[in-house]
Amino acid sequence: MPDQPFWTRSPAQCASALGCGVAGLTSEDALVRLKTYGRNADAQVRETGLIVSVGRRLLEPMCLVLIAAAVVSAGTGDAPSAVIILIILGVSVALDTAQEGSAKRAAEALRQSVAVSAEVKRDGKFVSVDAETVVPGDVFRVGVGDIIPADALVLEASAFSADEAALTGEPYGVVKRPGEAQGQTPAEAGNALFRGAVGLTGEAVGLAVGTGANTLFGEAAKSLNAAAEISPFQHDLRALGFLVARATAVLVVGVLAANVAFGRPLIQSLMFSVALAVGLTPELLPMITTVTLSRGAVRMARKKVIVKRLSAIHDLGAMTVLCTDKTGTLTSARIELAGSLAPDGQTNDRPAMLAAVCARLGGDKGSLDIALTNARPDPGGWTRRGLFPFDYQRRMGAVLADGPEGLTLIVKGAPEAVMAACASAGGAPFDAAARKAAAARVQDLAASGLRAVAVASRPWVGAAHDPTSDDEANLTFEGLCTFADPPKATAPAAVARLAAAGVRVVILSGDDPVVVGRLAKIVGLRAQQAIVGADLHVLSTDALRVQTRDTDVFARLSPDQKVRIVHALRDAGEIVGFMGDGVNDAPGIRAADVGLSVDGATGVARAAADMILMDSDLAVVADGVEEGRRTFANILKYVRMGSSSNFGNMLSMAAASLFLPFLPMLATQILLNNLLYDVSEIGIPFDNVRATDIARPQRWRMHDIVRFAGVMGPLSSAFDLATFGVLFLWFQTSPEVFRTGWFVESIATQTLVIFIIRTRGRPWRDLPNPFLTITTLASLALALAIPFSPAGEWFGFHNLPPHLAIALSAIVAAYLVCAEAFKPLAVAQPLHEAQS
Ligand SMILES: Nc1ncnc2c1ncn2[C@@H]1O[C@H](COP(=O)(O)OP(=O)(O)OP(=O)(O)O)[C@@H](O)[C@H]1O
Ligand SMILES: [Mg+2]
Repeated sequence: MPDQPFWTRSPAQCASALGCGVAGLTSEDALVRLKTYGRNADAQVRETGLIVSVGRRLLEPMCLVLIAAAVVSAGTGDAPSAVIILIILGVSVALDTAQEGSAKRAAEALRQSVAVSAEVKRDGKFVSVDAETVVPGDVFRVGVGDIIPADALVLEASAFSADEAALTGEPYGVVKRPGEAQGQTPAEAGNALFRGAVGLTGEAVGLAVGTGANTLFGEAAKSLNAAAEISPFQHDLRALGFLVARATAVLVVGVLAANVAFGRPLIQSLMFSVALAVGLTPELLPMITTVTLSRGAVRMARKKVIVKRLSAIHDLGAMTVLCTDKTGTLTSARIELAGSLAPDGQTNDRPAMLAAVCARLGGDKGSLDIALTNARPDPGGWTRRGLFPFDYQRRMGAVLADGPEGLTLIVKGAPEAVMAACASAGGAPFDAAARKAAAARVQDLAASGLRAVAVASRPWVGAAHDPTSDDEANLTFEGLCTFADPPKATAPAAVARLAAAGVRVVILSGDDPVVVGRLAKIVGLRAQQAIVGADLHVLSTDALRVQTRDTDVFARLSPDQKVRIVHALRDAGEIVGFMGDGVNDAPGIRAADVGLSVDGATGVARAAADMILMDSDLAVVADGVEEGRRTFANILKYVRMGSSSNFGNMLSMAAASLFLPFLPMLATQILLNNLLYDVSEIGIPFDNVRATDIARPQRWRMHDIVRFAGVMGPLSSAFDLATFGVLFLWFQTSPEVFRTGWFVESIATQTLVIFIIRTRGRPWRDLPNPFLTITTLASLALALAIPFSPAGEWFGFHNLPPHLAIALSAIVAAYLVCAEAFKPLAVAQPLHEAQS
């Protein structure tokens, strides 16, 4: 950074320091600069080649354990073990890299399609590029709702103002225009744009001087640009990993100590313990989750939902409350001017005319403004001399206009806000009675479904300057503009569908409570009770939490109040989604568990969102919810598999090693068992999910997993003990036959139980995807074949006599029957069933 802030210099000076002009870069130059300055992002991503990504995997703790085990085996002359361990290592790394690679690439391509873009001048034309490729020297253009991509000097501006609240704390919009600034603080830099601020009104062209981390608010901008990195779901997955790791460590050390205490050979005991550890590690969990989520993202894209943050898929499936703003989701985004009323209620064009002038000169591009400027084409003759941009705190905007009536301050905004600043109307004082009448008119209009915007004005005395809050007083009330904003025909059905799926819809709107209440009623929400923004400060956090339980309608909210309600709902234990399209929705989108925005939304809202709906329709959300639950259901299958049979088997193996005069299975055999088990599970991400399994919100709960493991793990161990009894006590087999028998029983129970675990219903009524059937049966067949093949001897197996084979088949069958019988105990009842 130079010693003087960049805004104290002229664009020409900055450009020459950057070695460019102020007319934009060529594409080649931009490419060179991208290499020099790096990407315009907070963290530089390094392109990783195949070797690097494989190398990184090999350094993961799981792989290090395997490598160490292979070295120990080779060192002790146990070549078969070393080879198997290396095969497991190779297969798991290859699976990870290949599967994750292709699935991730597909999901990444989708994410890129909705990446934040910026409009930059390249080769003389403005083109839209990925905002991360903006470089110092670029000339870019920003409009309403766009995130400013880089620190820049303003070259041109037309009624441009920016919301820098997240960066500087300044609550009102700041007007930006070309020129000089002497001040040293960003607040005095009226000629500078800061990366991460958001366009509020108008349009500006800027010369980028700093990008990426080399910007004034690099850190603050980060939180604006990126949706939450780690979700509760990811956090829980990690927690599960640590839980398993700790349990494994305790088990392994215990088993090793016990075996050594019994005087068994150290190396063999060590290998046995290591193999147990490998058997217990859910090494495929990262692969299964990524592949399942990525496949989910691809499927959701077909239903017009583009996923930006993969783990948000789970959050969408878990969502219990969906907050939405009104316009564009419940109503069509195209609003039309319906009328223009003088203060006495008579139709009169003046309010619409003034409002249209105000919208045009003020650079406002909201749906109401577009309706105004469409309905009242530019009459000409008005120029702007000052601007106090619209913002959602004041709920109004003002321009100082020079026109046929001389210098005039024109204000438009929410009726309560504007009327509070008025002193006269129609040549008479705007007294209490007149106010009451005007407010009653607004209510009547709202009751018939019309939104109203109030217009006021006053002649300006003295020199022109940008108005401030102080100037927005003593106004003359000019009247109301009314707008029709009819509900979407599809909205009631979509709300009902979401409700049936266990998702409550709540409206968080900045609009009038009567308008919002009426709409809520039409789409089928509980509209008897509405909370307005003004009521919010008197509600304590606890009181608000209680209120949110029974209230579906919130109106006249400012953006930070939307956030407060999201927090209240989350505190009450809800998983909250937020869907919105405006600058005013971005904070709420960010605060929610899962942020949704639509394709046509403003840049900030899109940037804050976890998912983008290509169709602005609630029905699409309902589709997405189903996909999310389906995806989650498959991840859960994997976790349940690991926490039941696999867990139980390793546990009983550890226990058996303490009571048997020999090792219950050789390390190689355990590793082989684990490898085949892993292969059997590759089909899980592709599995079918029954509609009834996804009818309610699906949520990751650690105690559900523990409960499942608590029932199914011991059940599995019980049948292992039966095997133990049959082989050792009853038939008194040799160690080789014992191990072969146990290997067969163990792999058969572990793999076949997927058919039971994968569904809440009866296995034969809910058939698996053929691919899962194939991977499961193929690995089982391989496991059964190995002991009888020449390779069997190599692994230390022995032929199983027929009577043992029959006994073991009976044990496996009995286990599967019991697993099916105990399944309802292991699966917690979903919330709604438990409550009713
Ligand atoms: N450009 C504008 N000019 C004047 N007033 C405006 C403008 N935009 C919004 N308002 C006022 O501010 C209020 C809140 O804005 P808006 O309706 O956009 O909020 P919202 O929360 O996005 O609502 P919705 O649920 O309808 O999307 C509006 O009802 C209107 O009174
Ligand atoms: Mg809105």
